[in-house]
Amino acid sequence: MENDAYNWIDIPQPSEQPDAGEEHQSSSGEGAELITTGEGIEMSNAGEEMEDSTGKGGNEFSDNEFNNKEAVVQNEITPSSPQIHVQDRPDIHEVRNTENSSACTLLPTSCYSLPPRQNRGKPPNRYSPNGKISYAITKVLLLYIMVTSSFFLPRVESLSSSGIQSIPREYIRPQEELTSITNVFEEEKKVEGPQVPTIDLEGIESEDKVVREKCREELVKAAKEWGVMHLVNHGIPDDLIDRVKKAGKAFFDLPIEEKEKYANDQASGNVQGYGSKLANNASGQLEWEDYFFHLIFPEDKRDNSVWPKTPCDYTEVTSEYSRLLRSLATKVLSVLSLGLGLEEGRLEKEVGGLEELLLQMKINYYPKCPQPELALGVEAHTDISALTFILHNMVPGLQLFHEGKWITAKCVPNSIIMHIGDTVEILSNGKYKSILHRGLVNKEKVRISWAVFCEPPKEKIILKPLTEVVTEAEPPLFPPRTFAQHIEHKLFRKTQHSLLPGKAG
Ligand SMILES: O=C(O)CCC(=O)C(=O)O
Ligand SMILES: [Fe+2]
Repeated sequence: MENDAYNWIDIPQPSEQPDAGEEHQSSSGEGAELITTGEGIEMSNAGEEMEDSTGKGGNEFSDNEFNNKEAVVQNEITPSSPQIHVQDRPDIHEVRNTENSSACTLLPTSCYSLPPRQNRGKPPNRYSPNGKISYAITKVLLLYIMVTSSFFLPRVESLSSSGIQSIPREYIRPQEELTSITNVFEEEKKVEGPQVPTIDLEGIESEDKVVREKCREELVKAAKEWGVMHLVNHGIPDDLIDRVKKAGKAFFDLPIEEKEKYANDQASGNVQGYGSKLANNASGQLEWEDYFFHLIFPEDKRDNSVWPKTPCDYTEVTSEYSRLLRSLATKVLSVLSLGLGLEEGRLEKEVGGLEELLLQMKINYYPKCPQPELALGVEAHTDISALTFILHNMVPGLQLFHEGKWITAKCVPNSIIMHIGDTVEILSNGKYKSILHRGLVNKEKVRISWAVFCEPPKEKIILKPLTEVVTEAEPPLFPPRTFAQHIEHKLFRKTQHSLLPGKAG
């Protein structure tokens, strides 16, 4: 899945993007280089020969980047085989980014396209596996792919551990976004200003009506004002949560070659498994994360063959967590129903009930990033789900766009972060908010988060504001759409009205 589908940018991309990399990339003409020979392309590390075969000063590399690439090249390519011939790779094509192609402004004039299997691009993705858009990569990324003898786009983990000091251009955010990306550890310390609410669920089913009502009112208020909250006393045992986190971490601690055995293949429609973020537009923009994605509930809809076999308790603990999370979702949906003046089972039924609501787990793995102020782990988006539940390894990263500002979520011990997703926003006619959010990365610590998206079936249900919440004064804000149509709408919409925030409409 590309679960990318959950993370597409919901913000229209500016039509005229400045070359975000320019300021951060200085030119250098030394060292390894990809050169074109006739119809093919070849890569060489033969120092002087390489100097600048294009005569353009090798400006796809910064000095640092270049030096590091050279180091990689020297490690991997022996002096007796100084050149790698891309002619042997008919699957890689040089493409031209013409000046007229406004969508490609992030890329240099010359770039390389990979075949769909390697694109991990969006589309294709789990919702649109047959998408035809090809995805171009810059020279620096192609160089990396070649020297690591990979046939695929690199995992972010391997880029991170290669020792590069400058990140490839694909990972650099557009200039206008860079101004808002700051040091996440500094951000997390800030105590002034609005904070993501913490909701104590202890009393959610209390016999004592006053206690119960208070708890429920707080949850409803947070869902209306923020659309995101830290849930504490949620009823899922801390030791089970610890085991879920340990199991996910143990999987990501495996060597990349082991994890590749679980690689998804979106071009063939196999969306579950190990993957990396996709480019979701022609700019080739990438994100600083790898992930593992799979359906975890209901049990009869699982594909056990894609579940990690290592560590050996992965399936047991993840299954148990999914069962408990499913009942937590029911409780939350009933409180949200009551908060709209509906019967308590109403939202649960509207999103598919026990049989049809799908719980999809995405373990987000954000490696250390040498230039965290230039990248995002997850770009700004709203979740399409009904609800999303998130665990993390107590490393800050999640930011929420609240009242015009990015607010950094604190790391609250023993909590589960819960988002209201677009599905509930639509059903409630916007009374509950699906908040725009994103993930920062950092230089010092790997961040891991476990997002479970509770989503309705793709085709069976038409999502639209419930008649009870629509009035003359509050007409429907969202047109009727199946979940699949909503996804399509978000993925492909071309509106250009403003930078922030798009939302589900
Ligand atoms: O890593 C996080 O905290 C958030 C991830 C996220 O927003 C997503 O996977 O949709
Ligand atoms: Fe999200």
